[in-house]
Amino acid sequence: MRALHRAAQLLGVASVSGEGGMETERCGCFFTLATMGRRKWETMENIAVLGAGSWGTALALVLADNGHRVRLWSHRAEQVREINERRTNEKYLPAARLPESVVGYDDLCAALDGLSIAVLAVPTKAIRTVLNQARPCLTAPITVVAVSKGIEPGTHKRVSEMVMEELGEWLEDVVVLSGPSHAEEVVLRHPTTVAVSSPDMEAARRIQDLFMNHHYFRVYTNPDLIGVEVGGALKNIIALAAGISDGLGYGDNAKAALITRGLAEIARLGCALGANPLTFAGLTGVGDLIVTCTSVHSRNWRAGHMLGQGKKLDEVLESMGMVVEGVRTTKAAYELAKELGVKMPITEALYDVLFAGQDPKEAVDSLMARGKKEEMDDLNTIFAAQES
Ligand SMILES: NC(=O)C1=CN([C@@H]2O[C@H](COP(=O)(O)OP(=O)(O)OC[C@H]3O[C@@H](n4cnc5c(N)ncnc54)[C@H](OP(=O)(O)O)[C@@H]3O)[C@@H](O)[C@H]2O)C=CC1
Ligand SMILES: O=C(CO)COP(=O)(O)O
Repeated sequence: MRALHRAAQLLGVASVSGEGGMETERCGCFFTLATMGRRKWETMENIAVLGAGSWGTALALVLADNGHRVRLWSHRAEQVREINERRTNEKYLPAARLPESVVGYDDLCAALDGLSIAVLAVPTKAIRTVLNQARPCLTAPITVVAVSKGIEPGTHKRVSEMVMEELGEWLEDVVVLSGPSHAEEVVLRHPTTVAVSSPDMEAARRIQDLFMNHHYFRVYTNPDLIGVEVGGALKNIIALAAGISDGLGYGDNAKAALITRGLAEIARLGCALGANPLTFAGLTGVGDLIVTCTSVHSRNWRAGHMLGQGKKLDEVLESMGMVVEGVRTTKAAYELAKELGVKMPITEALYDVLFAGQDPKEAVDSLMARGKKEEMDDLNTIFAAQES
């Protein structure tokens, strides 16, 4: 049966009936072209977006603007009613007005039925749960566009690795989309740039075509999957620290120091994991670090700001009502750095604040009190390791 569905996919037929007869419904207005073993997508695709939070909703709009039909899945029936009846998502993205081509679904299997592409836009900690629920719905392997930014504590897995583990043979391709991109600005169609990466760069280029919008959403490719994912995940740690610094009343000097030295430690860990150092100078490195450390849209910055003002972590997370990925990623990066023997002083200081009750002001004092250092030591070590 799976082989039949795969064959149907290659021929561009959306679904195949259980009795071996083919339903004639096609998943777009142009026929899919069958290529030698690889499906070429239609000009207009049906795409599932799993997770109707800020980012899932904003990306659904980009896809709709590009002429695609989107099934926006939420596990909350009342939110799906709001999407379909009022064309809004007030809690997560109040500025969004959703076109008819974005349809809300509260049934995951119905949202995935007959589709070959799903954008996975739930918080990192929900990825395994959602993919576990999705797997039995699949009748053919699927391409997953992973847009969450985080690293899993304990396993230290990146998002693409979790997707591969959970979907196994049901995964056609995994493509990561990351970069400086606050949903609140994307929905206003303000110019935004992101990068896509994948173990299969041909798949990344297909996803680049799907999302590229020449008016406001520019998508680059970058073959360095590890660097793209590590940069996107770890910038949230530094954004929390930048928020704390602002909350303590420190100024632009302190923030510039956090961004620059934060980038150095992100690059150190990333390179120890096999990333290309140059990726950290790009959109998913310094680009995302700048936007997240300096924007009031950032949930990580906002959470840090409240911590710097003296609020407790539980109270901060409770009041946010949206995901603050940097908290779990701090734990994961702290563990990974210890395991790999990589120095990450800002991450360690933040870990102490978040998980060991350290006073934020004292954490800053300890960072400043460290011994002398040569600024470019990190880069020299990284480049020396690359050459050897
Ligand atoms: N917002 C942004 O600008 C950007 C976000 N990202 C990344 O995208 C990912 C998602 O973020 P974002 O959309 O902002 O997060 P939000 O907090 O805005 O929304 C998360 C959504 O996921 C849902 N969700 C949470 N847990 C589950 C679960 N177990 N099963 C099903 N649905 C669940 C939430 O539902 P509920 O209402 O029940 O909580 C909510 O709809 C994060 O990794 C983030 O770092 C990346 C780039 C930009
Ligand atoms: O990743 C983001 C922007 O690129 C969103 O950051 P926050 O999760 O901190 O809002």
